[in-house]
Amino acid sequence: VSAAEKRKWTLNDFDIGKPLGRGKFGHVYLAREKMSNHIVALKVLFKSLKQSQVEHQLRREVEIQSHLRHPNILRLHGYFYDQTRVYLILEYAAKGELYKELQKCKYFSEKCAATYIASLARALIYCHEKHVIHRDIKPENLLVGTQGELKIADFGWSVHTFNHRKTMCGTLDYLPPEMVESVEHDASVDIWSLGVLCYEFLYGAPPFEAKENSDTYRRILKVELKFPPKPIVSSSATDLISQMLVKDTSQRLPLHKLLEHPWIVQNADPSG
Ligand SMILES: Cn1ncc2ncnc(NCCc3cnc(NC(=O)Nc4cccc(C(F)(F)F)c4)s3)c21
Repeated sequence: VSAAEKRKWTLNDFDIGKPLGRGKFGHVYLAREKMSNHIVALKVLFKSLKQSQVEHQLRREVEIQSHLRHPNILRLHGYFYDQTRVYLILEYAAKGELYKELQKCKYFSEKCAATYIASLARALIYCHEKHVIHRDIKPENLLVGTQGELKIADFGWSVHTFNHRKTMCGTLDYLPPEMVESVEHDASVDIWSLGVLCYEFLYGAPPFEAKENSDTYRRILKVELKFPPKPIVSSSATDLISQMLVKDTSQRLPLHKLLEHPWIVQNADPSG
Protein backbone atom coordinates (compact mmCIF):
# COMPACT_ATOMS: atom_id res chain seq x y z
CA VAL A 1 0.00 0.00 0.00
CA SER A 2 1.42 3.44 -0.92
CA ALA A 3 2.65 5.86 1.76
CA ALA A 4 -0.32 8.14 1.04
CA GLU A 5 -2.73 5.33 1.81
CA LYS A 6 -0.95 4.46 5.07
CA ARG A 7 -0.66 7.87 6.73
CA LYS A 8 -3.27 8.92 9.31
CA TRP A 9 -5.49 11.53 7.71
CA THR A 10 -7.59 14.04 9.63
CA LEU A 11 -10.32 16.37 8.42
CA ASN A 12 -8.10 19.44 8.71
CA ASP A 13 -5.74 17.98 6.13
CA PHE A 14 -8.39 19.06 3.62
CA ASP A 15 -10.11 22.21 2.39
CA ILE A 16 -13.73 21.22 1.77
CA GLY A 17 -15.44 22.47 -1.41
CA LYS A 18 -18.87 22.17 -3.05
CA PRO A 19 -21.15 19.19 -2.38
CA LEU A 20 -20.90 16.63 -5.21
CA GLY A 21 -23.84 14.42 -4.33
CA ARG A 22 -25.55 12.47 -1.64
CA GLY A 23 -24.76 8.77 -1.99
CA LYS A 24 -26.10 6.00 0.17
CA PHE A 25 -24.95 6.40 3.77
CA GLY A 26 -23.39 9.81 3.27
CA HIS A 27 -22.67 13.02 1.38
CA VAL A 28 -19.75 13.59 -0.98
CA TYR A 29 -17.78 16.85 -1.20
CA LEU A 30 -15.09 18.21 -3.47
CA ALA A 31 -11.96 18.62 -1.36
CA ARG A 32 -8.32 19.61 -1.70
CA GLU A 33 -5.55 17.98 0.33
CA LYS A 34 -3.66 20.99 1.71
CA MET A 35 -0.08 19.71 1.46
CA SER A 36 -0.19 18.27 -2.08
CA ASN A 37 -3.03 20.46 -3.43
CA HIS A 38 -4.48 17.20 -4.79
CA ILE A 39 -8.18 17.47 -5.62
CA VAL A 40 -10.21 14.57 -4.22
CA ALA A 41 -13.78 13.63 -3.44
CA LEU A 42 -14.42 13.23 0.27
CA LYS A 43 -17.34 11.02 1.25
CA VAL A 44 -18.61 11.74 4.76
CA LEU A 45 -20.57 8.78 6.12
CA PHE A 46 -23.63 9.58 8.22
CA LYS A 47 -23.16 9.50 12.00
CA SER A 48 -25.84 6.79 12.12
CA LEU A 49 -23.26 4.43 10.56
CA LYS A 50 -21.59 3.14 13.70
CA GLN A 51 -17.85 3.07 13.15
CA SER A 52 -17.59 -0.52 14.36
CA GLN A 53 -20.26 -1.76 11.92
CA VAL A 54 -18.73 -0.23 8.82
CA GLU A 55 -15.10 -0.51 9.91
CA HIS A 56 -14.55 -4.07 8.65
CA GLN A 57 -16.58 -3.51 5.46
CA LEU A 58 -14.64 -0.31 4.77
CA ARG A 59 -11.37 -2.10 5.46
CA ARG A 60 -12.41 -4.75 2.95
CA GLU A 61 -13.36 -2.09 0.40
CA VAL A 62 -9.98 -0.36 0.85
CA GLU A 63 -8.23 -3.74 0.68
CA ILE A 64 -10.02 -4.69 -2.55
CA GLN A 65 -9.43 -1.24 -4.02
CA SER A 66 -5.73 -1.26 -3.12
CA HIS A 67 -5.20 -4.07 -5.67
CA LEU A 68 -7.16 -2.29 -8.42
CA ARG A 69 -5.52 0.21 -10.75
CA HIS A 70 -7.57 0.77 -13.93
CA PRO A 71 -8.60 3.91 -15.87
CA ASN A 72 -12.27 2.86 -15.60
CA ILE A 73 -12.22 2.11 -11.87
CA LEU A 74 -12.53 4.99 -9.41
CA ARG A 75 -9.69 4.93 -6.87
CA LEU A 76 -10.40 4.80 -3.15
CA HIS A 77 -7.22 6.27 -1.63
CA GLY A 78 -8.09 5.53 1.98
CA TYR A 79 -10.34 6.43 4.88
CA PHE A 80 -10.16 7.96 8.32
CA TYR A 81 -12.53 8.69 11.16
CA ASP A 82 -12.85 11.21 13.98
CA GLN A 83 -14.99 11.07 17.08
CA THR A 84 -18.19 11.50 15.06
CA ARG A 85 -17.80 10.33 11.47
CA VAL A 86 -16.04 8.14 8.94
CA TYR A 87 -14.54 9.73 5.80
CA LEU A 88 -13.60 8.11 2.48
CA ILE A 89 -10.85 9.74 0.37
CA LEU A 90 -11.77 9.10 -3.28
CA GLU A 91 -10.51 9.97 -6.74
CA TYR A 92 -12.59 12.91 -8.05
CA ALA A 93 -14.63 12.21 -11.21
CA ALA A 94 -14.92 15.68 -12.74
CA LYS A 95 -18.01 15.01 -14.91
CA GLY A 96 -20.04 13.51 -12.07
CA GLU A 97 -22.73 10.88 -12.05
CA LEU A 98 -23.66 9.02 -15.22
CA TYR A 99 -27.30 8.50 -14.17
CA LYS A 100 -27.85 12.28 -14.24
CA GLU A 101 -26.62 12.36 -17.85
CA LEU A 102 -28.93 9.42 -18.69
CA GLN A 103 -31.92 11.18 -17.06
CA LYS A 104 -31.15 14.35 -19.02
CA CYS A 105 -30.82 12.77 -22.49
CA LYS A 106 -33.35 9.96 -21.81
CA TYR A 107 -31.20 7.35 -23.61
CA PHE A 108 -27.77 7.19 -25.29
CA SER A 109 -26.88 6.75 -28.96
CA GLU A 110 -25.66 3.29 -29.98
CA LYS A 111 -22.13 4.61 -30.40
CA CYS A 112 -22.13 6.21 -26.93
CA ALA A 113 -23.74 3.14 -25.29
CA ALA A 114 -21.31 0.73 -26.99
CA THR A 115 -18.30 2.85 -25.96
CA TYR A 116 -19.47 2.86 -22.31
CA ILE A 117 -20.26 -0.87 -22.32
CA ALA A 118 -16.87 -1.76 -23.86
CA SER A 119 -14.99 0.29 -21.24
CA LEU A 120 -17.02 -1.32 -18.44
CA ALA A 121 -16.35 -4.77 -19.91
CA ARG A 122 -12.60 -4.06 -19.91
CA ALA A 123 -12.76 -2.85 -16.28
CA LEU A 124 -14.77 -5.93 -15.23
CA ILE A 125 -12.38 -8.30 -17.06
CA TYR A 126 -9.60 -6.65 -15.05
CA CYS A 127 -11.58 -7.05 -11.77
CA HIS A 128 -12.44 -10.68 -12.49
CA GLU A 129 -8.78 -11.47 -13.25
CA LYS A 130 -8.16 -10.22 -9.68
CA HIS A 131 -11.01 -12.37 -8.35
CA VAL A 132 -13.10 -9.28 -7.57
CA ILE A 133 -16.81 -9.22 -8.42
CA HIS A 134 -18.44 -5.79 -8.18
CA ARG A 135 -22.02 -7.10 -7.80
CA ASP A 136 -23.58 -3.65 -7.90
CA ILE A 137 -23.13 -2.41 -11.49
CA LYS A 138 -25.85 0.22 -12.08
CA PRO A 139 -25.96 3.83 -13.37
CA GLU A 140 -25.80 5.21 -9.79
CA ASN A 141 -22.39 3.60 -9.33
CA LEU A 142 -20.94 4.95 -12.56
CA LEU A 143 -19.11 8.27 -12.66
CA VAL A 144 -17.61 10.22 -15.57
CA GLY A 145 -13.99 11.42 -15.68
CA THR A 146 -12.57 14.56 -17.29
CA GLN A 147 -12.22 12.88 -20.72
CA GLY A 148 -15.79 11.57 -20.56
CA GLU A 149 -14.54 8.10 -19.60
CA LEU A 150 -16.62 5.93 -17.27
CA LYS A 151 -15.41 5.08 -13.78
CA ILE A 152 -16.90 2.20 -11.82
CA ALA A 153 -17.33 3.41 -8.25
CA ASP A 154 -18.41 2.10 -4.88
CA PHE A 155 -16.94 -1.30 -4.19
CA GLY A 156 -18.71 -1.18 -0.84
CA TRP A 157 -20.59 -4.34 -1.92
CA SER A 158 -17.94 -6.15 -3.93
CA VAL A 159 -16.32 -9.40 -2.88
CA HIS A 160 -13.06 -11.20 -3.37
CA THR A 161 -14.38 -14.50 -4.73
CA PHE A 162 -11.57 -16.64 -3.36
CA ASN A 163 -12.45 -15.26 0.08
CA HIS A 164 -15.48 -17.51 -0.16
CA ARG A 165 -13.34 -20.49 -1.07
CA LYS A 166 -10.88 -19.51 1.70
CA THR A 167 -13.60 -19.46 4.32
CA MET A 168 -15.14 -22.54 2.73
CA CYS A 169 -11.92 -24.41 2.06
CA GLY A 170 -12.69 -26.67 5.05
CA THR A 171 -16.21 -27.74 4.23
CA LEU A 172 -19.56 -26.52 2.93
CA ASP A 173 -21.34 -29.08 5.10
CA TYR A 174 -22.29 -26.70 7.88
CA LEU A 175 -23.56 -23.94 5.57
CA PRO A 176 -27.27 -23.16 5.33
CA PRO A 177 -28.77 -23.18 1.79
CA GLU A 178 -28.66 -19.41 1.39
CA MET A 179 -24.95 -19.34 2.14
CA VAL A 180 -24.30 -22.22 -0.23
CA GLU A 181 -26.39 -20.38 -2.82
CA SER A 182 -24.41 -17.16 -2.41
CA VAL A 183 -21.14 -19.11 -2.69
CA GLU A 184 -22.47 -20.27 -6.07
CA HIS A 185 -22.73 -16.84 -7.62
CA ASP A 186 -19.61 -15.92 -9.57
CA ALA A 187 -18.25 -13.24 -11.91
CA SER A 188 -21.14 -13.90 -14.30
CA VAL A 189 -23.37 -11.76 -12.04
CA ASP A 190 -21.50 -8.74 -13.46
CA ILE A 191 -22.20 -9.93 -17.05
CA TRP A 192 -25.94 -9.98 -16.30
CA SER A 193 -25.79 -6.47 -14.74
CA LEU A 194 -23.82 -5.19 -17.73
CA GLY A 195 -26.57 -6.56 -20.01
CA VAL A 196 -29.22 -4.75 -17.95
CA LEU A 197 -27.12 -1.59 -18.14
CA CYS A 198 -26.72 -1.89 -21.95
CA TYR A 199 -30.51 -2.18 -22.30
CA GLU A 200 -31.04 0.85 -20.02
CA PHE A 201 -28.46 2.94 -21.93
CA LEU A 202 -30.34 2.24 -25.21
CA TYR A 203 -33.99 2.39 -24.04
CA GLY A 204 -33.77 4.72 -21.03
CA ALA A 205 -35.21 2.18 -18.58
CA PRO A 206 -34.03 -1.23 -17.31
CA PRO A 207 -35.58 -4.33 -18.99
CA PHE A 208 -37.49 -5.81 -16.05
CA GLU A 209 -38.79 -2.57 -14.53
CA ALA A 210 -42.26 -2.84 -13.00
CA LYS A 211 -44.34 -0.85 -10.52
CA GLU A 212 -44.22 -3.57 -7.88
CA ASN A 213 -40.94 -5.18 -6.76
CA SER A 214 -42.68 -8.56 -6.82
CA ASP A 215 -43.39 -8.07 -10.53
CA THR A 216 -39.80 -7.04 -11.24
CA TYR A 217 -38.61 -10.12 -9.32
CA ARG A 218 -40.90 -12.40 -11.35
CA ARG A 219 -39.85 -10.81 -14.65
CA ILE A 220 -36.17 -11.28 -13.79
CA LEU A 221 -36.68 -14.93 -12.84
CA LYS A 222 -38.59 -15.54 -16.10
CA VAL A 223 -36.09 -13.38 -18.03
CA GLU A 224 -39.12 -11.69 -19.56
CA LEU A 225 -37.06 -9.66 -22.04
CA LYS A 226 -38.97 -7.42 -24.48
CA PHE A 227 -37.48 -4.81 -26.84
CA PRO A 228 -39.82 -1.82 -27.34
CA PRO A 229 -40.36 -0.54 -30.93
CA LYS A 230 -39.14 2.93 -29.88
CA PRO A 231 -36.42 4.15 -29.77
CA ILE A 232 -35.20 2.21 -32.80
CA VAL A 233 -32.26 0.01 -31.80
CA SER A 234 -30.17 -2.14 -34.16
CA SER A 235 -30.72 -5.92 -34.13
CA SER A 236 -27.04 -6.45 -33.37
CA ALA A 237 -27.53 -4.50 -30.11
CA THR A 238 -30.58 -6.56 -29.12
CA ASP A 239 -28.64 -9.70 -30.12
CA LEU A 240 -25.82 -8.78 -27.71
CA ILE A 241 -28.25 -8.01 -24.85
CA SER A 242 -30.05 -11.34 -25.47
CA GLN A 243 -26.73 -13.18 -25.10
CA MET A 244 -26.01 -11.50 -21.73
CA LEU A 245 -29.46 -11.71 -20.10
CA VAL A 246 -29.48 -15.51 -19.94
CA LYS A 247 -30.69 -17.32 -16.82
CA ASP A 248 -28.08 -20.08 -17.04
CA THR A 249 -24.93 -18.33 -15.77
CA SER A 250 -22.67 -20.65 -17.81
CA GLN A 251 -24.45 -19.63 -21.03
CA ARG A 252 -23.95 -15.86 -20.58
CA LEU A 253 -21.63 -14.26 -23.17
CA PRO A 254 -18.15 -14.07 -21.58
CA LEU A 255 -16.83 -10.50 -21.31
CA HIS A 256 -13.89 -11.06 -23.68
CA LYS A 257 -16.40 -12.37 -26.30
CA LEU A 258 -18.49 -9.22 -25.72
CA LEU A 259 -15.52 -7.12 -26.87
CA GLU A 260 -15.51 -9.09 -30.17
CA HIS A 261 -19.29 -8.79 -30.73
CA PRO A 262 -20.11 -6.97 -34.04
CA TRP A 263 -22.21 -4.30 -32.27
CA ILE A 264 -19.27 -3.39 -29.99
CA VAL A 265 -16.67 -3.63 -32.80
CA GLN A 266 -18.75 -1.43 -35.11
CA ASN A 267 -19.91 1.13 -32.52
CA ALA A 268 -17.48 1.43 -29.59
CA ASP A 269 -14.87 4.17 -29.79
CA PRO A 270 -11.63 2.27 -29.05
CA SER A 271 -10.33 5.05 -26.76
CA GLY A 272 -13.25 4.24 -24.42
C1 LIG B 1 -20.99 12.13 -6.74
N1 LIG B 1 -19.65 12.37 -7.27
N2 LIG B 1 -19.39 13.32 -8.20
C2 LIG B 1 -18.10 13.32 -8.51
C3 LIG B 1 -17.48 12.33 -7.74
N3 LIG B 1 -16.20 11.89 -7.68
C4 LIG B 1 -15.93 10.88 -6.84
N4 LIG B 1 -16.85 10.26 -6.04
C5 LIG B 1 -18.12 10.68 -6.11
N5 LIG B 1 -19.04 10.05 -5.31
C6 LIG B 1 -18.66 8.95 -4.41
C7 LIG B 1 -18.57 7.64 -5.20
C8 LIG B 1 -18.09 6.52 -4.33
C9 LIG B 1 -16.99 5.74 -4.56
N6 LIG B 1 -16.77 4.78 -3.64
C10 LIG B 1 -17.67 4.77 -2.68
N7 LIG B 1 -17.63 3.83 -1.65
C11 LIG B 1 -18.56 3.83 -0.66
O1 LIG B 1 -19.46 4.65 -0.62
N8 LIG B 1 -18.38 2.85 0.27
C12 LIG B 1 -19.17 2.73 1.39
C13 LIG B 1 -20.27 3.52 1.62
C14 LIG B 1 -21.01 3.33 2.78
C15 LIG B 1 -20.66 2.38 3.72
C16 LIG B 1 -19.54 1.63 3.42
C17 LIG B 1 -19.12 0.62 4.41
F1 LIG B 1 -18.52 1.31 5.36
F2 LIG B 1 -20.20 0.01 4.85
F3 LIG B 1 -18.28 -0.22 3.85
C18 LIG B 1 -18.79 1.77 2.31
S1 LIG B 1 -18.84 5.97 -2.91
C19 LIG B 1 -18.48 11.74 -6.96
